[in-house]
Amino acid sequence: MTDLVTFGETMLRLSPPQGTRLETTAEFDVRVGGAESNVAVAGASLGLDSVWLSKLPRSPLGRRVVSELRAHGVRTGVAWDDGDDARLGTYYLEHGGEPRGTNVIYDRADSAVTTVSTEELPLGVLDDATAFHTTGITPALSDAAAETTRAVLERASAAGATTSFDLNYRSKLWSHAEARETLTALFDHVDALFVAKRDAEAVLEREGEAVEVAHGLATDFGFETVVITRGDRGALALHGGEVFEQPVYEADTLDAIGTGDAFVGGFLAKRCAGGDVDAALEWGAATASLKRTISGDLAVVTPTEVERVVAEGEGGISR
Ligand SMILES: O=C(O)C(=O)C[C@H](O)[C@H](O)COP(=O)(O)O
Repeated sequence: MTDLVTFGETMLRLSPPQGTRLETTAEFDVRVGGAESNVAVAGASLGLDSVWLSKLPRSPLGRRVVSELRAHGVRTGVAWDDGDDARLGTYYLEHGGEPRGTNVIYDRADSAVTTVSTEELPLGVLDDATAFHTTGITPALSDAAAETTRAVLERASAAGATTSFDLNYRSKLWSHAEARETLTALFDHVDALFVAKRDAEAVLEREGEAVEVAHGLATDFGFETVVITRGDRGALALHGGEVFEQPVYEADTLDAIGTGDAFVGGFLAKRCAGGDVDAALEWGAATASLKRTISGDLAVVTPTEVERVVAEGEGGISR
């Protein structure tokens, strides 16, 4: 039995040392990151049998992605692109404190995953999977990636997996209107939606308090679970007609990239292990806070650390 399957693009992340600008840096810290593999790594770190599906160039760069994910216990189901010009998506990340802010520059156009099709992915793994997860980044990459996302969600759902989807709007990939049209068309095959409050407003045009937004989305799209994240105001989940609130656990932030994916990975790890939604929210929040203390996109954490944060965490528990 496979616990969790995810599908999406993973990139190399290149960042100058803290305090150094992209324009002047002589060196880059090299990491591997992508929303869906970040979730798979968090899940694997927390005990799940996780599989990540994607397409990569058959090159040292593609192999680097696979070896890193495998090192974190994720099984990989990869379609290899043999083309001479096959590309691995990359992104440049310049960490900056206030008032400069953190900046991301993507170099991912025409990457291998933009030509992905269902025929080349090992989708048999979905037949005995408990959960399937993908995000709104993948369909933004190309028409082929959008169509494959739809087909994989449909197949996962038909196979009986619980499907989850993180809206993850990325303004550097597409407009609010394009995202709304493409993503809402996928919602028929989604059981659990994760969405940041700001994306619910800007992309899904939902105004109001998180609880109203969650009820509206569940009613309109038939989600079993809706989780709304609100940054330092914590998360709210609607499931089975009940509302659960979860504050954040405080953290010293070293690297905030990957916090949202760590939240989802922690949540799914608890749900796949049979936990209730309120316990899953605690695990999500604790995994997210631990991620903030770790460099890179990946939440390399242990169940014991997560349990300790839940037991002792500053944020407390609100039920
Ligand atoms: O930008 C993309 O397309 C990526 O996939 C790179 C990052 O790994 C995720 O964006 C992290 O997402 P958060 O967990 O919301 O910080």
